[in-house]
Parts: sequence; C-alpha cells; structure tokens
Amino acid sequence: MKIEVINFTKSIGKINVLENMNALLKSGNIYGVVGKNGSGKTMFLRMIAGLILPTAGEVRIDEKVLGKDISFPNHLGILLEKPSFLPHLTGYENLLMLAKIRKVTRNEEIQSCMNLFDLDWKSQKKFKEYSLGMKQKLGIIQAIMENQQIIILDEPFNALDESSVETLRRVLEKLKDEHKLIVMTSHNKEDIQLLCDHTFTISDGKMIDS
Ligand SMILES: Nc1ncnc2c1ncn2[C@@H]1O[C@H](COP(=O)(O)OP(=O)(O)OP(=O)(O)O)[C@@H](O)[C@H]1O
Repeated sequence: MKIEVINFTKSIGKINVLENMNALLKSGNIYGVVGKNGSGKTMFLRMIAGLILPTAGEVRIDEKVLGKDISFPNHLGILLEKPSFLPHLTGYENLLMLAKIRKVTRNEEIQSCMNLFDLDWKSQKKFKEYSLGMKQKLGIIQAIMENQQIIILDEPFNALDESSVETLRRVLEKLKDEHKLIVMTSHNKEDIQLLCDHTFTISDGKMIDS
C-alpha cells in the first residue's frame, strides 16, 4: 500500500497546525514521527487516518483521495492517545466486542495477543480497574489484532514496562516483515533508531526533515 501526503495544510482558527506537508509512505516500512510537544505529530497521524480533513492539499491512499473517494483508509489499525474502551467490561470482553464488528479476528488470536503482552484474558478485572500500562497494552492489541495493512500508533511505548517494550519491538519487526505499513510517534530516540526505516521530523506544524 502507499500513502501520499500532497501539500497538506490544516488550519484551526488562524493557526496552521499542519503546513504544506508532503510525505510518501510505503508498505514494508516503519516510519517514525518525531518532534517537540505540540509540534503536530498527532495531527500528522490523524491526517493520514482521515480523521482531519485538509484546508488545502490531500492525502491519497493507493491513489484514492481521503475525504473524497474514501472516508477512511481501508485496512487501518490505529492507536491514538488514551484508548477508549467500555469501563465496566473486562479487557477481553472489550476486545471481543470490537472484534465482532469486522469479524476477522478469532477469539484464540485475541487470547494469544493478550498473553503475549502479559495480560490475563481470563481475569475478571474491568477496564476501569486497569493500570495505565494495561490500558495502553489493550489499545495496542486492538490496533494490531485485525491484521490490518496500515498500522498507526501514537506513542505506543508510553507507560510500558521493560519486557513489554521488548515484546512490542519484536511485534513491530514481525509486522514489518509481513509487509505492513507502520507509522508511529515516539519521544524515545532508542525506539525510533532501533525500529524506524525513516523518520519524519515535525516542528511547528512543518516537516523539517524527511
Ligand atoms: N482540537 C484542537 N483545536 C485547536 N488546536 C489543536 C487541537 N488539537 C491540537 N491542536 C493544536 O495543534 C498543534 C499540534 O498538536 P499535536 O497534538 O499534533 O501535537 P503533538 O506533536 O502530538 O504533541 P505531544 O508530543 O505533546 O503529543 C498544537 O499546537 C495543539 O495545540
């Protein structure tokens, strides 16, 4: 798959939160998006996910224009800040419910994904009782469990303990080998250097290095 960002500008009020962005992303690569707090990294992810529409320019997913030819990229798995799940259900019940929508993920796959990240799928603990890191892991699992072609992860390493960081690194390498297109933000240089084939640096809504 191919994502092309062409002269994309997004203005909110008088501010350009993204300004004249250009980028090309292809399957089989991990892309890192870096920059200071408030520079526009999350906006960049929202842009390629079709969650914000341009003031000018466009995003093409395999030649289809987002917001015109298609509303959202097909085959998208996404983790945005603060994953939202139903508080009164367990983690497993939340994932089961989401899996029912597209009907592509088997229960066993959810169970093994939870095991991989050291979450007990049989636990009766409700989502509202989850710790920050447990919530993060559930969000990661939801983004990858449907085996989507494009995987967008906003700060996926946030709040993870050391062994889960290792697990996630291995998972992302495997997804790359399976020819997925992965885009992630991180404030951690080591994660970016170890994993990413290409880095986009954003400053004040502008791409300063690509
Ligand atoms: N709903 C909104 N309305 C107006 N401005 C917004 C809105 N959401 C974000 N912004 C602004 O857009 C800019 C980019 O925000 P963004 O969330 O993309 O930053 P970021 O690089 O992801 O930051 P961080 O590292 O803190 O997560 C910031 O100046 C922010 O204040």
